Parts: sequence; C-alpha cells; structure tokens
Amino acid sequence: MPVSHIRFHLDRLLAERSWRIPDLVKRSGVNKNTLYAMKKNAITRVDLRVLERICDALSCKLSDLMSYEPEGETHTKGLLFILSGPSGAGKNTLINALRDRYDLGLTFIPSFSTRPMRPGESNGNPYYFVSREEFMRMAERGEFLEYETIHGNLYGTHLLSYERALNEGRIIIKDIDVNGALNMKRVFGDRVILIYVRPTCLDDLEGRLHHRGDKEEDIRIRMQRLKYEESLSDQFDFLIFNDDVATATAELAHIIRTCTRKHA
Ligand SMILES: Nc1nc2c(ncn2[C@@H]2O[C@H](COP(=O)(O)OP(=O)(O)O)[C@@H](O)[C@H]2O)c(=O)[nH]1
Ligand SMILES: Nc1ncnc2c1ncn2[C@@H]1O[C@H](COP(=O)(O)OP(=O)(O)O)[C@@H](O)[C@H]1O
Repeated sequence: MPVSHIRFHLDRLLAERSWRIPDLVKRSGVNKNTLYAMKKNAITRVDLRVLERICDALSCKLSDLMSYEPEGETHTKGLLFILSGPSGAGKNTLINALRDRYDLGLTFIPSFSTRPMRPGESNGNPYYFVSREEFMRMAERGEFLEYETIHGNLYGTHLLSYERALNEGRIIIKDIDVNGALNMKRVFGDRVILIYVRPTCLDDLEGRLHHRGDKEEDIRIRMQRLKYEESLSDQFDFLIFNDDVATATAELAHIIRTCTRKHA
C-alpha cells in the first residue's frame, strides 16, 4: 500500500525542466521503475542514496522533492482556470469583465514578465515587470513553475504563489500561453481547467490588435504564432468563441461555476 501523507513532487520538478523520466534516469542513474513509481506517488520505500542522487540531478532540495502533508493540507483543494488563445482573442478582456460583473471570488496571480509596460498598466497589473537579468536569476533559483519566451519576451508563473493559493483552496483565473497551460495541467492535473478562447473568425484578430493600439511590427509577430496556438487547441477542456464580450463572459462564468461545484 502506498503511504498516504507523504507526497513526491517529481512530476512538477520534471515539468519545470521539460524533462521526462528517461532524462532523469540518465542524469541520476536511478532505476526507471523507481522513478515512475515516485512520479505517480505510488512508491512505498526508498533508499536515502536514491533520494540524494535524484536531488543532485535535479539540483533541488529534499523538501522540493517530497513533503509530509497531513489530512486536508494537500494543494489539491483549489482550482486553476487557464485562458489561452491567440493574441487579441480577448483573454484579458474576459478576465476583467468577469471580475467586474460576477462575484465568483476569483484570485488573479500576476506572472512575471520582461515585456515593456503598456499605457494603463502598472507593476503587478497585469504583470510584475522585471528586467531579463532579474527574470533569469529567478528562473535559476527555481522560482517559476514554468516559463516561456513568447513574442520575444519572457513570461513566468510564480511557483510559491500558486502553491500557496491552491493550498488555501482558492479559485484562480489566469491567462497563460498554450505551452505554459499544458505544462500547468501536467503539474496540477485535474485541478487545472484549460479554456481556449478565440473569435469565430480568426481574421478579426488583427483588427482587434490595431484597435488595442499595438504597433504594426508587434501585430505581425503575434500573428506568426496563431497557427501553432490553433494546432494545440484540441487539447483544451473548453472552447469559448469570444464574438460578443457579454455572451463569452457569461459562458466563462458558467464553466467556472459548474467545475467549482463538481470539484467541491
Ligand atoms: N507561459 C506563460 N505564458 C504567459 C504567462 N503570463 C502570460 N502569458 C501569456 O503570454 C502571452 C503574451 O501576453 P501579453 O504580453 O499580455 O500580450 P497579448 O497576448 O498580446 O495580450 C499571452 O498568450 C499570455 O496568455 C505565464 O506566466 N506563462
Ligand atoms: N468580443 C470582442 N469583440 C471585439 N473586440 C474585442 C472583443 N473582445 C476583446 N476585444 C478587443 O480586442 C482587443 C484585444 O483584447 P485583449 O483582451 O487584450 O486580448 P488578449 O488578452 O487575448 O490578447 C482589445 O482592444 C479588446 O477591447
């Protein structure tokens, strides 16, 4: 019988590094069956030398790899709704409309980003704006759950903020790019609900970005990613067509209410 209060976080540690079990086998020399069992939290006993080799290979502390979680204290209490989709789909518009018009008690956790601040934005809204050097220092210290380069800028989700919020049972909403969204699903499993947002007609996107005031060059860069984003859309749990903000916001609120009730 696997133990019930000791949890291994190998799944997350691998996802953060974009590694798979064979990568860790190569780097640590630990038997693959042991690692698979640990990843699934299905392991019953483990040699201290094995733990040491895994921590060495991952450059992490033992407390990053495993924890003792008494009843009711696992981070599987909260839920994370992730909106992804092409630039201009209206992800931020929907999040703002939801927070303004619906009382769902949602938590928004700003990511860290190196992109320049736009007019009307401030530090922490919608990002903590940092230099590339500061971002990379944080990444090296393992402070991000995942990070990606998108349209030439770095974006990262802050590990401790998410763990704390999920532990507290919060319902989180955040827009994250398609790669980051799928990585978060790998880390937190069914506590993550993936929602893909797009207009019915993809030709509308450019006009929206012009309307937002984006520069011609920025629009071109954003449109280059469209095909890639669309190619991953079928891996998402829900699809929302944002043609009308009020209708799409109502749909989003309905998804959040239904999933929250189901996971309560
Ligand atoms: N992987 C990842 N993507 C993020 C994160 N935060 C925001 N993003 C995504 O980064 C992309 C660029 O966002 P933004 O600079 O606001 O530009 P926009 O897409 O043109 O509105 C969007 O797809 C966001 O959803 C994060 O922490 N991690
Ligand atoms: N349903 C919609 N119809 C028309 N314009 C929209 C709609 N939703 C959002 N917009 C506009 O499109 C632009 C991009 O929206 P934004 O929320 O910034 O997109 P994203 O966060 O997905 O990049 C903004 O100017 C916004 O006002």
